[in-house]
Amino acid sequence: MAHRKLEPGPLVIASHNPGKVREIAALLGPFGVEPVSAGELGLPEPEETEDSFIGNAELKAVAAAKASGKPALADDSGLCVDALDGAPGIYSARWGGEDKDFGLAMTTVHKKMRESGKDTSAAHFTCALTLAWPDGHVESFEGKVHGDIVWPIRGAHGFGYDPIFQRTGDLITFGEMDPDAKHGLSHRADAFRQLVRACLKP
Ligand SMILES: O=c1nc[nH]c2c1ncn2[C@H]1C[C@H](O)[C@@H](COP(=O)(O)OP(=O)(O)OP(=O)(O)O)O1
Ligand SMILES: [Mg+2]
Repeated sequence: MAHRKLEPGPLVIASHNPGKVREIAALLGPFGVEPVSAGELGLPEPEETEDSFIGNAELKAVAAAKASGKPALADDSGLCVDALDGAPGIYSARWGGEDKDFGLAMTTVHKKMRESGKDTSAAHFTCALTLAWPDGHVESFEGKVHGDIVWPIRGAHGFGYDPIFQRTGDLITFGEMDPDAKHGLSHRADAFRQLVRACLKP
């Protein structure tokens, strides 16, 4: 089926996470769209009631596109740890609690991995990106990056769980990586490449 192309012009970044908005704006840089964040437009943060990354990305993108009357791009992402049967997964943001405390969230991951008694450190990040138009049309893509959980935390770049995630074959965590390098090889970059191929190139 043919994908709908995004016309040049304003695009709402339907996220209230400044770390993500920064990464998505950087990824969109070369494509002649004008990113405006949901925060700048005063859009509400919808409750993430779906049970999948794509379900929640669609919910956030459609809400922003309908509220703003402009196309909107949402990202729903998270860390999936093998020893924890995929947790925190879609609950990755919620493990930070009310204060969005990722020091706490990373400690919780480490503690639960120890308690699991499983001897695997394997994990992956998943990123679902949905582009939605005000008429309700959506285009969705899912990207992944595989790696391991390391402890203790290392690095101060990025956001969220970056200081405990080391991509397979790398010697540094996402938290230690230059942001431009992370943009080239992350789960978000993987989903973004698919989106570009389908919806941004004529
Ligand atoms: O590259 C990443 N590096 C580190 N951590 C990451 C990454 N990507 C997602 N994550 C973790 C933290 C984030 O808070 C959660 C996503 O939760 P998620 O609901 O999709 O986003 P959010 O609530 O932070 O912002 P919003 O929903 O407004 O886009 O997973
Ligand atoms: Mg969220």
